[in-house]
Amino acid sequence: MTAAIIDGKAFAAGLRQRVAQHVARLREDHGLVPGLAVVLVGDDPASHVYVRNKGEQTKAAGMNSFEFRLPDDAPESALLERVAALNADPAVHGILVQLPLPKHMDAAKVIDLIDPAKDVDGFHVVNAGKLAVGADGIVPCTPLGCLMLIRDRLGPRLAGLNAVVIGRSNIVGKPMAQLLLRESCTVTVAHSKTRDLPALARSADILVAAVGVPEMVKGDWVKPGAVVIDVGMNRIPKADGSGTRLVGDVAFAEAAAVAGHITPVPGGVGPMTIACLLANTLTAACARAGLPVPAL
Ligand SMILES: Nc1nc2c(c(=O)[nH]1)N[C@@H](CN(C=O)c1ccc(C(=O)N[C@@H](CCC(=O)O)C(=O)O)cc1)CN2
Ligand SMILES: [Mg+2]
Repeated sequence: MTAAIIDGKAFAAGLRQRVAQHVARLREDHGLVPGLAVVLVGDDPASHVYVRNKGEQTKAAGMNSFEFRLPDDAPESALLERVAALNADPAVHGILVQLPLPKHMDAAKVIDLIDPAKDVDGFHVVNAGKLAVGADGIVPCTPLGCLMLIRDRLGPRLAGLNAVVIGRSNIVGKPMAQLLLRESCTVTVAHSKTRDLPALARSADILVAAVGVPEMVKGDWVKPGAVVIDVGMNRIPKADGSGTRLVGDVAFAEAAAVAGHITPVPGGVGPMTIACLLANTLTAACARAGLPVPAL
């Protein structure tokens, strides 16, 4: 079997277009322009690229983009003050603090200060709690994007399927598990202490890898026909020593020989993260204006 490749880049482009259509209607009908504020601390080169892409894609969708940069050695209080100011700014519907933060800053403390209604990353405990109890809240972008890709392949009815999520981070693994549980999948969250991970992974109709270990999931970990979602984004040295290349948490060629559907890296889950951020910003703006939240 050779898996069908899930083209996240194309799916994300379609989602961004749908967001842009809703944004144009909001502006015409209600004079409302959603605004997204992104705060970047420090010099991490990858973060700079992601933040630049977020700004460009926000503007391309017809929304207002506000960008704030703080130096690597800025005190934590400077970031907290910036977040407090954005909470109070009516032009800002979504706030995102780019992660990772420098070591002297406490990400949990910063996220805790973000108004949950503006927390377009969905990382605040209020939004995590809402997801856990099945209430409407803001869902983290990467797992939301993964669910959209899974539904695109399997249809809306995922009930009864076995899902294994490898990785238990607050940003991907846990919310991904909650989302799949909400779809009535039978969900197992695997982690570094899990026994016989290959056998567990082989039981999955839906296998999500989000561990940050390059090419850990081998072909013989995959159930024939499964949907494999690779959230990993690992830079490893090229064989010829001429720089680095990006690989996921899944050994792609091996897994693709067994799976039914598989996301590549790059071009799979990654582009969905920013597209879902735009969708969450639109959702936050509609919710604050008391307007119906569009189905995307
Ligand atoms: N506050 C947040 N910080 C971080 C998040 C997040 O969702 N919120 N996620 C990641 C970084 N990230 C967005 O911020 C992100 C990562 C990757 C991509 C992407 O499109 N990747 C491409 C490949 C890019 C490359 O070549 O390096 C792909 O997979 O095709 C978008 C956004 C951590 N921080
Ligand atoms: Mg990808």
